[in-house]
Amino acid sequence: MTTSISSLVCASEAAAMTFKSHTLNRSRLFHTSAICKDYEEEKAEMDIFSKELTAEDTESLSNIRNIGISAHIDSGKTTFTERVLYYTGRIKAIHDVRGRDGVGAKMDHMDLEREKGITIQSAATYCSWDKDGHQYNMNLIDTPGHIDFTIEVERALRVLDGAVLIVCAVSGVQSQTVTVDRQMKRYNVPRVTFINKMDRMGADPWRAVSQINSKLHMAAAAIQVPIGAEKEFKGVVNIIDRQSVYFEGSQGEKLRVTKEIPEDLKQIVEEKRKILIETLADVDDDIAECVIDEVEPTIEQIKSAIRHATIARRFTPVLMGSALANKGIQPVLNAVCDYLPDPSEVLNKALDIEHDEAPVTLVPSAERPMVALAFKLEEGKYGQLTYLRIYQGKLRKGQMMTHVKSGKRVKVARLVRMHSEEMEDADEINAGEICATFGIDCASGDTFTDGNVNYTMTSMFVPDAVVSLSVHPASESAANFSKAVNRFQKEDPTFRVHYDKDSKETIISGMGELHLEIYIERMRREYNVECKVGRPRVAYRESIMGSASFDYTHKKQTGGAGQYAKVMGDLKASSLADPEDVGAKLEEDIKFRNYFQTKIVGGKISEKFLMACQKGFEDCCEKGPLVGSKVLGVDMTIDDGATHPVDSSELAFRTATHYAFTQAFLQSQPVILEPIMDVVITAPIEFQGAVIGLVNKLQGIIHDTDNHADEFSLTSDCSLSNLFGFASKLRASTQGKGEFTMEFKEYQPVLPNIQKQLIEEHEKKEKEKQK
Ligand SMILES: Nc1nc2c(ncn2[C@@H]2O[C@H](COP(=O)(O)OP(=O)(O)OP(=O)(O)O)[C@@H](O)[C@H]2O)c(=O)[nH]1
Repeated sequence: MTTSISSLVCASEAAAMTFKSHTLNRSRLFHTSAICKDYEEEKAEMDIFSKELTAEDTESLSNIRNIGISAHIDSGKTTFTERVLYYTGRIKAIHDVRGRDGVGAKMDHMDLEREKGITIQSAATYCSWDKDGHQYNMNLIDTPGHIDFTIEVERALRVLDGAVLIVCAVSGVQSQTVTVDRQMKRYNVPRVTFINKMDRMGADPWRAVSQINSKLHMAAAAIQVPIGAEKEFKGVVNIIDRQSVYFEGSQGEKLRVTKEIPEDLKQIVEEKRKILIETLADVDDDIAECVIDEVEPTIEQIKSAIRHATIARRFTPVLMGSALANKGIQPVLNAVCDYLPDPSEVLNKALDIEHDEAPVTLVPSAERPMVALAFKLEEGKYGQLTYLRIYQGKLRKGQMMTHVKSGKRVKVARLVRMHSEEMEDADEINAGEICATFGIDCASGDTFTDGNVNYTMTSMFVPDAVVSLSVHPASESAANFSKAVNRFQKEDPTFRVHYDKDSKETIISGMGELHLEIYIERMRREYNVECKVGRPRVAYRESIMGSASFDYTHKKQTGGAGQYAKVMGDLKASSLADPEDVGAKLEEDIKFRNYFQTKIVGGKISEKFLMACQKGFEDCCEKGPLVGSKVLGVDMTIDDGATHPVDSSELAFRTATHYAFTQAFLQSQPVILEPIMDVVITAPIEFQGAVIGLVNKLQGIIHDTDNHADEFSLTSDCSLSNLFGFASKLRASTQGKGEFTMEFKEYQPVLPNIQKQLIEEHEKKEKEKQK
């Protein structure tokens, strides 16, 4: 059940918006330019640095796989990981998520996770896999599927070299699958795909494969064919070498491999083999030549083509099985070794602070100066645990390293490899690996070096918060409350806390109601803080649809020095701006950015005062004139004005710009924008009418309905404000059997009557404050 915690109401990945709604900073610009790069360019750079790697480096790196496991909620990531740990010998027994034994899966170690049966924080674990006598070391990150915890997924993807994408055989590609796919593309993460739950009624792996092709726009082909279906699901036929694999023994640990293919599958294996080769021919020249020459490619050729195309992110091989039934996991581990890259096959960059933040390539050589990224913090039994990915050089126990942001030197007192909440001490960790250390004061996303270079890794992508709540901790727990929020903010940049001076309230904001609820619950459990919480509030935005010019003089003469500033120009919706004029990089982003330009001739306003004007503009963008929300998509140009030799000051220009902006804004068809969510609901087919009725009542717009054997899914757009309390409404309409996910889609203007109401409420509050 997806929404196991009271009301999962709103959420947002807000991926697109981060580029749009923030003013771009340098690191983000750098970051965006590093994404979705053509693999050929990367390859050329990697070929250069590979010459620097010693034979020892290459040997040790070729055995490392840093792998994430990503999927839509409840697709079975935790169940899958539990099997991986079992087969790699890290755990002695399999415990299921919400299992009857009351132990819970290994990776879901927070109490809250075990109770709710969902993964909240990702846990890193280290294991070894023996493939054909060759030992591979894997760092596995179990990433949460709930959209509310997207930052965890983003962080995990940032430090991983490859991923296993899990897709449910019954539900196929779901809304979150699309989200994680987008994230993988953003971070250039190659993936193998595993179609799970083949034991469930209505399992259809071919539909899932075709959806990966059509919905994710990623060339995909099965490399296995299932033997039996649903309860009769027994194993798979490997398409490449035409061998059958059965998973036997009480935990599927005994693999029986035979050349015999069940008679009824022979034809389908050949058909699917043809499809695999044709799909590869589109992405690999070798295979294309074989197809043209009408010769059958060899097993080695096929495997090599899959490896190259997967690493180049042009293809994903698809495997299938059932994690719960202990079938099909070992071949996925083999595929991870065969088809996903080792750290030397992935390009990673940093910015060189000494050289004007020029991008530099990190070489995963033990000989290079050490550079590491702290990608996750966790409060453990022994203090703060910091997860690090070492990008180059090596990190030794007892070594000093530099925290680049503060310049402080810190000692690595203890170095461990993590296995969920347990750990294994290590003396030395090499480039390409993931480890953890204790007692280091930093935030996630910070860079560490050995002091020989001054590099910083790219900033991690932090989505904008879409929902906020006021919290009132009981007075006796105020000290614990600040301890808790300090830690949560360090761990999770999408969780923000601020004190609203006007309302005298502490406001927490984040990616969804569930996200905030989890933190309220953690405060109670881990810090003994009881909080009274207010109603969730939507993060509205303000914008304009038209334009207006301004001519504003700010003049005050109250004895002593006066104040004088005159600004003239115009304000218009950014979508009306000329892309060249504002130097927009991406045309579609224009309407979401704020631009400030000056076109003053003859020095009528000095540079210093123009800077003050810009500050006035930025103040207004932070707190819009309508309801005090952030402003989006406004272009302000100051092209004339006047200065007084004595009375002009920076404050006067800042104030003048503020008033000029407000006046012009109100004359330019101002609108309040609200977040529109992409909502996907899945429920048993008998509740279809009730669910459609519910969505209509919330004024949602239904885009698509998809009927499967016994359940249906419905995709709709709905305003976030109408979605508060949706989880309980859905539960009531579907006898608790419906599930839903939602993610931020776009901002749209609210209806005029709502806008009027919001403005009136805001004015009322403002008046009360002044009393
Ligand atoms: N029938 C069947 N059920 C499965 C299979 N794998 C997992 N499940 C069940 O699906 C549910 C969700 O599994 P999890 O492993 O918690 O999924 P998850 O993707 O980690 O979930 P989140 O952490 O909440 O995103 C559990 O009830 C599992 O028992 C499978 O292969 N077949």
